[in-house]
Amino acid sequence: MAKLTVEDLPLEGKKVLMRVDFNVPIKDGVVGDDNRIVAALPTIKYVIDHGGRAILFSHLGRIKKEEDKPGLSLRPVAERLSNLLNKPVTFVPVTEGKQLEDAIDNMKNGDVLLVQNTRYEDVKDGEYVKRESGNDPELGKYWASLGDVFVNDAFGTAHRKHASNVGIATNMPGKAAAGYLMEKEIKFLGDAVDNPERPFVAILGGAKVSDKIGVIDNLLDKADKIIIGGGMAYTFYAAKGIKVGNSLVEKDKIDVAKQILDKAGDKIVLPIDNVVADKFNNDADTKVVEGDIDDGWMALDIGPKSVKEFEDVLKDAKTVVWNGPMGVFEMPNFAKGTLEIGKFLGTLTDATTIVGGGDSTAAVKELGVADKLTHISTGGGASLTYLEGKELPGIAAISDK
Ligand SMILES: Nc1ncnc2c1ncn2[C@@H]1O[C@H](COP(=O)(O)OP(=O)(O)O)[C@@H](O)[C@H]1O
Ligand SMILES: O=C(OP(=O)(O)O)[C@H](O)COP(=O)(O)O
Ligand SMILES: [Mg+2]
Repeated sequence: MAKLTVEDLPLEGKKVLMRVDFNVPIKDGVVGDDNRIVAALPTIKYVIDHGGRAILFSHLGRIKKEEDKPGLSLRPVAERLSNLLNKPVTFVPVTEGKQLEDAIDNMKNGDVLLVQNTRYEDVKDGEYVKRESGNDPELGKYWASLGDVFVNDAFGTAHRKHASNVGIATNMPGKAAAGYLMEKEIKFLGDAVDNPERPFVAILGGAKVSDKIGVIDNLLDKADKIIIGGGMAYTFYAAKGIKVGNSLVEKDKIDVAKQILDKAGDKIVLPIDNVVADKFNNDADTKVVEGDIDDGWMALDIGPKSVKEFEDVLKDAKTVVWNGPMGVFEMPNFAKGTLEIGKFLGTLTDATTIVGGGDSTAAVKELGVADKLTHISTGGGASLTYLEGKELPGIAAISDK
């Protein structure tokens, strides 16, 4: 790797700022799938075993208003991390100021501290100021001033140019290194997708439509087929003039979807049928419909014919990259499409099968199909951006060797 790694840094007695991606599912104040926390352990352990004082930064969810904050505190993550490390983790419920600075001053070699959700900085006094997400230069400088060196192990966030990854790194020239997870992810994705064995099929789903629809344009040049399911599909339905009812649609991306469809020819595969519900709830009334979705109904999973259609495209694939669940898998009644596609990928023993993303990974683990796949990546948007052949700002900002 042409970048500094954690093994290149002095650690003994140092205040080691670490960016990790602990953006994990939280329900009723408890961490659900902890894959992203587990994946960061090797680097955290290396730092503390070498006498470093680990000061961890992560975001959790998205904060646009003051009321978003309480449900997106990192406190439950600190508890899970403490259990996994089998040692105390000091949680600091603020992102700046004396309380944080004192807690850092009180650390001893080998201690671990977790700073509150970095996106608390996105809202100040009730205003959406995006200090973290807008990479406010003062914020990156301030956080950098709290430590001696910086280790970035947040692959899942590497496609973002935020204060807690790029901001800190650029304020610590020569002292910003990659962690083991970052190294591992780049190596694996590079080997698998820089010269993919073909046919190469991408599967896109999930809910971050406006974020991820743009990558499809570039993927058209790389992939042989692109399957679109989950919440991503219905903006494409709208673009084709198919009725979407109350399904997830990003209205201002319908034109983008149209352009993609015009360029794609038969490369893009959309669901034939869907499981529709009369409300966003596991106990909703449901039915399977082909094509048009009536008002009052929303598509929350792909239907059985879509599963067959997708399997038919996937059966000869030699490389598959999947980001984004095929439905709202968190609700058991809408998990089947994701489960079936996951199970089918598990049968493709001649193919390299990669699943990326916080939620997709949680889905394949929860549904019990993860161990049949070649690689589980902690990054969804990050692995897609890598796949597009674009530079990841979080990685670019790490010091060169
Ligand atoms: N049809 C749908 N309607 C609404 N949300 C959906 C639908 N299909 C999937 N989702 C949601 O997408 C979310 C995951 O999207 P995203 O964050 O883009 O994936 P990942 O974390 O794997 O990168 C899940 O919470 C899931 O419930
Ligand atoms: O969960 C994440 O990405 P993913 O949902 O694409 O896997 C990352 O933590 C980035 O989060 P963001 O998309 O809110 O910047
Ligand atoms: Mg996600």
